[in-house]
Amino acid sequence: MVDFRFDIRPLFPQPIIKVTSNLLPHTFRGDRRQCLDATSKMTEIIDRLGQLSATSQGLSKPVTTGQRLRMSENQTVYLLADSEAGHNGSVVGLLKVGTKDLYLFDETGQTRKVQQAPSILDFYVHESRQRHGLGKRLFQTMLIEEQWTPVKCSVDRPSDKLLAFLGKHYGLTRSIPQANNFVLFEGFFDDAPSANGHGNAQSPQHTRNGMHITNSPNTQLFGATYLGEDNRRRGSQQQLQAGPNLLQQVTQISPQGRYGARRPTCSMAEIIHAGSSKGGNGGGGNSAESNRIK
Ligand SMILES: CC(=O)SCCNC(=O)CCNC(=O)[C@H](O)C(C)(C)COP(=O)(O)OP(=O)(O)OC[C@H]1O[C@@H](n2cnc3c(N)ncnc32)[C@H](O)[C@@H]1OP(=O)(O)O
Repeated sequence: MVDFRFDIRPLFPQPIIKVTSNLLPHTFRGDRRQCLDATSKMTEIIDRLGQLSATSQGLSKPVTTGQRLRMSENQTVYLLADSEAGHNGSVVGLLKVGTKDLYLFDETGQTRKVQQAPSILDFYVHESRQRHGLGKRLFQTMLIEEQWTPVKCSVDRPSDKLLAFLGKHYGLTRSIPQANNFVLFEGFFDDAPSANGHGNAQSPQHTRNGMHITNSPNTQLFGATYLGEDNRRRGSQQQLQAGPNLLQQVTQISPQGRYGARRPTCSMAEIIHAGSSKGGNGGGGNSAESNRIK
């Protein structure tokens, strides 16, 4: 559990709070001085949990920090506390979600441009409390608050533990191979327009989750894709499920180190992926969240 030098309980009138770019708990009410104090404490909490999450995943730097959240337009951090624990209460889990504009492959290997795709960006439950249902509790609260369904979530480079979690609790096991770092599961495109010419491919379709999905004319947009160690941790599963045609579209390059081979620059993808956060680190396979340099 994660303890702090201050009493966390006033920040957690309920076990799970959500925090957006103002760095205040969504339940918080106070004057200017109280807001400044709460913001500074919340930044410390998010930084600590973000760092622990990074360490637990073997990442060289955190995906989640107070500063990053402050700069974001469309990200939310959910925090789970145990107010009974320790002297001042403890924070035991963090889940960061947001929406991303992504180019994604559908089940048939067609590229789709997906705007505002629900995305799971960072998820952590303290080691001492894992496998006790707290992750499920946090995730369920997020689904209700965001009005998302699990199958419509893209997941930014999930760990083995998260893949196991999604399989166990939500039956998400059959992923759709992607050329970027996001993992999607079969069913993601189910209410999208078909990619084979039915429907109007040029006009965005608004799906139940608020996503806009359009058919992209160019399935070769990403060019060759490096499937490195990290992709391989989930890639073996994906490759088993992928049809041969789909696999031919995803060319493997031999790695030189973990991310030795860079993908060819794709200006179109960069334009799309650059614009979804104030800090310029939104978007696609190379989002800030995806820059998990191991
Ligand atoms: C996009 C991203 O954030 S990727 C990074 C995801 N985060 C991490 O890998 C950090 C380390 N792991 C964790 O923090 C947690 O294990 C989480 C957040 C993934 C899940 O939280 P938990 O509280 O453990 O989940 P919860 O108790 O609700 O569900 C348990 C299930 O999660 C999966 N799981 C949790 N821990 C493990 C583990 N060590 N090994 C394998 N599967 C695990 C299993 O399916 C498990 O069910 P089981 O115990 O019957 O096998």
